[in-house]
Amino acid sequence: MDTGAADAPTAQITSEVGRLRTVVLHRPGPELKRLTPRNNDSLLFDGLPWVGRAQAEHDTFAAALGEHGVEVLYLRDLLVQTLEASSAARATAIAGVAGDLRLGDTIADYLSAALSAEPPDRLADILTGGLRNDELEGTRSVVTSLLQPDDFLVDPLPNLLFTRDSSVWLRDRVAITSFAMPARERESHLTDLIYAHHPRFAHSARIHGTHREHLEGGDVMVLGDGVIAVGVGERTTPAGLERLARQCFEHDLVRRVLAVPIAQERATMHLDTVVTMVDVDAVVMYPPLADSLTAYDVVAGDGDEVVVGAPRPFLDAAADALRVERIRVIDTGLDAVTAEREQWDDGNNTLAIAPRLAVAYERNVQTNARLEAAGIEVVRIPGSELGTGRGGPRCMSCPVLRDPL
Ligand SMILES: NC(=O)NCCC[C@H](N)C(=O)O
Repeated sequence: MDTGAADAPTAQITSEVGRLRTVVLHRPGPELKRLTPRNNDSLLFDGLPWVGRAQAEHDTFAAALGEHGVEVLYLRDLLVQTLEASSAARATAIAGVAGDLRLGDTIADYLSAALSAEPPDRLADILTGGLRNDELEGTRSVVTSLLQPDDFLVDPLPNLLFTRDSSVWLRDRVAITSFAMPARERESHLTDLIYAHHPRFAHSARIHGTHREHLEGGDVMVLGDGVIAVGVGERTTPAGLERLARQCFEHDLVRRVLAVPIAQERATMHLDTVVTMVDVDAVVMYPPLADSLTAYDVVAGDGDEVVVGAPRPFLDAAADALRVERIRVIDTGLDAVTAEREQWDDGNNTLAIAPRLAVAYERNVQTNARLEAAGIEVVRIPGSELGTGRGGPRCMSCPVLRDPL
């Protein structure tokens, strides 16, 4: 019997705010326990989260999405299922970590054999949580003798939590991203595997890839109606943007890309740290940028040429591209200090569940009050521990399926 379900898309993203149906999250796990005062900076955390509390906060986030009818897929489950389903995926995953040039031949060979003998869930633990020198059993080498006991042979991935950055769906295609920060590079090797081999996604068309120019998902915003905005700053390079634009035009995914330069600073690492959409024509935005953020129109030229226009105010360019009179701006706090504090604590980083319905960290009291005053329903979640990684609800989610507007 044909129920029609076979025709329902598994993946389709054409806006930031269409009703959210399916999302990929990562419940933080043992990889967070790897953070120490000595490595937290290089692993891109501003503190050492209390892991149990971070998990509880994340469970609240997932439950809030579930209560609003959103299907939550967990990245770790997808990874384990991928490793179960495909020996090619297992081989690629193992080769990826055993091929690290820091290991030397002896450990590379040993690790390759040892990981091949691990069941999928244990292999997933090592791929995400890493492996320390003093945890390696059964062999020693010149390299392991000279490394410190707490040096990693396989690096942990504490930022996996921020699923936004390691892949991006544009219509029914997934872009596998290419991280600028070495600490995050392997995250998109995992999304690459999942989207190549997981039975649910195996036939998905893709663009970009881990070998391409740097592009991180937090910089990509699907404004709507065939228009995306792409931040260019600390993480996404001009070349990454150009490559993405070319692929989008080639596959008819969008008709216009707004290139948005952002300061190359930690506080503004991605475009979604300063602006996110909360309605079809409304954004929550860091006030100092409302007047100063600019955008360059990037459109398709002849052949595979990509053409760039002159810069103009971002809000004007976005309104024009979306064919609305103006974009409504809700800002982060009344005074400059509150705005700066709430921007740092991801007040601008909301996740829309539907037009005028968004998830936000509860701690950004003023921003949330301003959102509500502007008619946006706010689903508040705790984020005191999650926020130590400097990411909010948008960063912690990769939408796979949204209803069209
Ligand atoms: N889209 C985002 O802004 N993601 C947050 C990423 C935080 C992470 N600690 C990082 O520095 O990459």
